[in-house]
Amino acid sequence: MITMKNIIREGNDTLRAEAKKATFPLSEEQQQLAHDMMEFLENSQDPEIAEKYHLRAGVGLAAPQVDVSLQMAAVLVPSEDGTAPLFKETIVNPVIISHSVQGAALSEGEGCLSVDRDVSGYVVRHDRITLRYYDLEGTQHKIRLKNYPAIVCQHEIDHLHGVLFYDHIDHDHPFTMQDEDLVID
Ligand SMILES: CC(C)(C)[C@H](NC(=O)Nc1cc(F)cc(F)c1)C(=O)N(CC(=O)NO)CC1CCCC1
Ligand SMILES: [Zn+2]
Repeated sequence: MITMKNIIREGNDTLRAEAKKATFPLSEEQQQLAHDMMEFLENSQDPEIAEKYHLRAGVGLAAPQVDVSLQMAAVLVPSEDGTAPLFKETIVNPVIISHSVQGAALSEGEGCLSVDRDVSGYVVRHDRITLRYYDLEGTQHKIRLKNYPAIVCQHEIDHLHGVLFYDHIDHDHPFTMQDEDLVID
């Protein structure tokens, strides 16, 4: 199983590399990695397992974060009421093919499983995106996401291109946004 010691941190070059596009069919190893990444997110959101293995509650994990430079990320956004997750998917070779002009940022800013420090400031992203990606079988999907699931997917897609959340913060004006941009709680 993946635990925090498998997650690479700032300073590891893999986090800043352009990840390689996957080709289908995925190898057994790549399919196993996808499973392990989603299992990590599920474990991390289970209070008992998270406490036992000292996991940070995660909603997304990209392959480069476990030192595999491949365009694949697991996303697991839980619902507020603990029923079916808002979004659960392993996205392979994801591309944002269109997006809203309107921006959005989480009111508390962002963190990252690979960043062991607080970096404050709004991370302004697209409020709505149309995302094209492939699933583990190689089937192409085209979906529209908004608000928190859209933020998480943009954060994970950034990792596939060597971008970290704080690259988006304007350190001179960390809490300034355009008038029409949304703040998501
Ligand atoms: C960095 C960390 C604080 C661990 C963050 N967790 C998180 O947002 N937890 C969370 C939120 C919920 F709404 C419900 C819940 F069950 C758990 C996270 O996983 N990420 C993913 C990451 O680092 N991927 O590389 C950072 C988020 C910042 C904005 C989007 C993803
Ligand atoms: Zn991250």
